[in-house]
Amino acid sequence: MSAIIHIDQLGKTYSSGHTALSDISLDIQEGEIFALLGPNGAGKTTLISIVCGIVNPGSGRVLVGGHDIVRDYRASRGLIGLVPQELVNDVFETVWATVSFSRGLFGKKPNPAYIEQLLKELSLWDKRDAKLIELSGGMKRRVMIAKALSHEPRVLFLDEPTAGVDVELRRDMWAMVRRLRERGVTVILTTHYIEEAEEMADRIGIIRKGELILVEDKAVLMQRLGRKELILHLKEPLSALPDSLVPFRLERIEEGHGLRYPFDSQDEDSGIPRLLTALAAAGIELRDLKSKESSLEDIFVSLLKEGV
Ligand SMILES: Nc1ncnc2c1ncn2[C@@H]1O[C@H](COP(=O)(O)OP(=O)(O)OP(=O)(O)O)[C@@H](O)[C@H]1O
Repeated sequence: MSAIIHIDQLGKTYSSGHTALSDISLDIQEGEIFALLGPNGAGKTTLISIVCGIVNPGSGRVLVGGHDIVRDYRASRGLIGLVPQELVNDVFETVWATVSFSRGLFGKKPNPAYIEQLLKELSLWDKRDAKLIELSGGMKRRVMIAKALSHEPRVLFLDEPTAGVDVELRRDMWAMVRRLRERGVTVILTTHYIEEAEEMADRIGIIRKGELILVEDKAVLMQRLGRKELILHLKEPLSALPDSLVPFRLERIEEGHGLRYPFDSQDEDSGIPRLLTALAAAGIELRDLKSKESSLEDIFVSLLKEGV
């Protein structure tokens, strides 16, 4: 894999004096799905907008497919499809015309077979002759995606792709992103839904107050920072822990009706068999037990709190 997007010491201060990005350096590899996470106002849209040539960079340099986004704007922009947060559309045009026109804007020859395939994949084929004004919000969003893909870009930016969409569209969107990946398209998405990053991303970047505080493989991140815990529900509530159980770092929960046992998911010796033996020896009977793994959301929240 090689870097399709190269961001080097990028900074941006708006004319208001607000610094939205400082010293961002990041390489996005061709074919990966990269999720950019961060709270409101962190700078995600600013970053995407600079790479797509909508906002001028302040300092630093960005290359897309080796083309400088400022000096070589047309070449770099031609490689990119952007699905923005806001729905901006020519509402009296039909779906077919909107998507075909968008392809033409990038100087690509008409390719009705490709547009047909695109509309079918996005469940828009039946609506191809409908005017955009006649479509539901979710369908309009599908049209935005079709437009962004109309010129067969190598990189697709999805800015909050599933904000406010229903479950079905969210699933369709995820399926589409996977298909794009199979075709070698690089996908960069911003999201507030951590579940979405957890489900789809290969790599995660966390941005906070304009700084990229962490970039990591999702699997590594979840393994490195993930914690597991065992929740034990007791037949009889426990008013205090017997001395024999003190070494296990158990926490009484639910007013003594349960116990929480944290353990390191990477440690081969979880201590669970010893704990169960000790509980039995102390005469404590269990109603049930379940183990819980920390989600990307737990990790994200704790990272932002710590301010890594
Ligand atoms: N045109 C502008 N002029 C001045 N400040 C701006 C402008 N656009 C964005 N900002 C500010 O820059 C900061 C970053 O905004 P940006 O939209 O990039 O954040 P974001 O991470 O995409 O947030 P959200 O998750 O809410 O979409 C915010 O404080 C915002 O108010």
